[in-house]
Parts: sequence; C-alpha cells; structure tokens
Amino acid sequence: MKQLTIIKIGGNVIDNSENLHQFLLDFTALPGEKILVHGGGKIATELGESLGIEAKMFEGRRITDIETLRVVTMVYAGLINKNMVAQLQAKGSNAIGLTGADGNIIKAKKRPVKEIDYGFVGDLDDNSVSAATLDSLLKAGLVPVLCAITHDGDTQLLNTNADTIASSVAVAMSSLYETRLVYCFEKKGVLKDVNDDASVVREIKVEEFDDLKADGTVQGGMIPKLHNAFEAIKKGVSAVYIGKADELNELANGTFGTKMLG
Ligand SMILES: Nc1ncnc2c1ncn2[C@@H]1O[C@H](COP(=O)(O)OP(=O)(O)O)[C@@H](O)[C@H]1O
Ligand SMILES: CC(=O)N[C@@H](CCC(=O)OP(=O)(O)O)C(=O)O
Repeated sequence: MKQLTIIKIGGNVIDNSENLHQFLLDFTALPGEKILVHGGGKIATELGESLGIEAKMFEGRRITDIETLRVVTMVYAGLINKNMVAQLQAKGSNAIGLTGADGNIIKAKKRPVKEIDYGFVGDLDDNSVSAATLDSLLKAGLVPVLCAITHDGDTQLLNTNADTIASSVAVAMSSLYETRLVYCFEKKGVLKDVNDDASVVREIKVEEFDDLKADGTVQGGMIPKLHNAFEAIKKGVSAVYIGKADELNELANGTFGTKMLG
C-alpha cells in the first residue's frame, strides 16, 4: 500500500509567520502523498472580538451562532486557507484549498441540541469523508488543504473542529493508503509538565489516557486532541504523532514528539 501523511496544524502556529514558514517548508519536503488540515481558532476569536462578537467555547468546541459562522467561514475558508495555499504554491507544493462542501468532501450533521446548543457545529461519522474524491485529487498530483468548514448537503455550512476533521480524514483514507496522522502545534509533544518543553512523553498507550486526564497531566484542548488521536488508531490509522510544527523534519528519524500506541 502507498503511504499517505495527514498533517493537522493548529491556530497558534498559523498565527506565527516564522513558525508557519518553517512548517510549510518541512511539509513540502515530506516525501509521499500528503493532505494538510488546518485550524485557526485563535485568529477567528481575535477577528470576532474586533467585530464585537465574543467567542464562546464549551469543552474545546466553539458555540457557533450565525454571526460566528460568518466569521469562521471568512477566516478558515478564506483568509487562512487561501494564504496557506499561496505559500505552499511558492514553496513548490501544488496545493488546492477546500472546505468540506467543495466536491462534497466532508458532509457533517448539525450537532443536536442537548444541554448545550452549539449552533452551527457539524459532527462527523464514519461515512462523512469522501475518500474517493480526495484520492482523485492526490492522483492528479494535488495537495488538498482542508479547513474546518463542512456542510450538511442541504445548503448549510457548519463549523467542525479541525482535529476531528484530521482524524476522520485519516480513518477514511486508511482504506486506500497506509495512513499516518500528525498533529502539529506549538509544543514539543504531550508534556508531563505543560510549561516544560523538555518533559515530552515519548509514547502514550490508549490505556494510559484516563490516568493522564485524572491526574491533570493533560488538560483543555489536549483532551479532545488525544481522544481524536486514539480514535484514529482504533479505526485503522497506522501511526499517530503529536509534536511541534517546526520540528516536522524529525518525523523521518523517529524523534518527533509523542507517538500514540493502540
Ligand atoms: N500535557 C500537555 N502537553 C501539551 N499541551 C497541553 C497539555 N495539557 C494541555 N495542553 C494544552 O493543549 C493545547 C493544545 O490544544 P489546542 O489549543 O486545542 O491545540 P491546537 O492549537 O492544535 O488546536 C496546548 O496549547 C496546551 O496549552
Ligand atoms: C466547532 C469548533 O470548535 N471548531 C473550531 C474549528 C477551528 C479549529 O479547530 O482551530 P484550531 O485547530 O486552531 O483550534 C473552532 O472554531 O475553533
């Protein structure tokens, strides 16, 4: 089977032009087929605030009312996605920037209202991602760059967490490729002490996850990230890593960040 690498880049790195430049150089240099998934939550929050729209998050997910949906569509599908594509083109990657609505690549379902109304947030299931369409782009020599905007197939755009998109894309593509998933963010990996970059945990087994949550080692956005990482392993992705965006070149020699073990 051919190898495919799905890389997700978070908003804190996108916001730092030097780190982003280095990351995109390393991404371009990676051998084999590639898909890039990007977030941008930090930039959406800042733009929203400048327009008087306050960000509301619950358990790591953005509560997305109609004004917020407009902001995240402009920021993720427009500003960030198109700048990322232009930068990749300049570095020699034939990138094509897409939402989940383009080519019907990712169809989501609006999250049902329970104790919290998340508004226009889209959830994914095992049939959400069109592996065949992504594969046809890869076969045409293109590098898909996916943002965090999906659709419901009935005109509605939805906001879907980028970590979840990366995990679902990796799972769907593992029917066609030997797939690895790499979460890139601003720290060196999952850390024992979140303020100490020298405390990287090299490997985490799925059965260790509950203890890491319970003793407070992993908190906030790292909890859903690890959940998505282990879901990917459980559903057939061959390797999942979490590490620092501008150290992506270390993937080849096995010293990159934290590796998840099933
Ligand atoms: N043990 C840990 N190791 C590394 N980061 C952690 C840990 N626990 C919590 N975090 C936090 O998780 C954040 C990453 O989650 P998130 O902000 O959702 O990522 P992203 O920028 O990729 O979307 C880090 O910025 C960090 O503050
Ligand atoms: C529903 C939901 O929470 N969507 C995310 C999508 C962007 C994202 O995931 O960005 P980062 O990877 O930079 O955090 C949000 O709007 O923040």
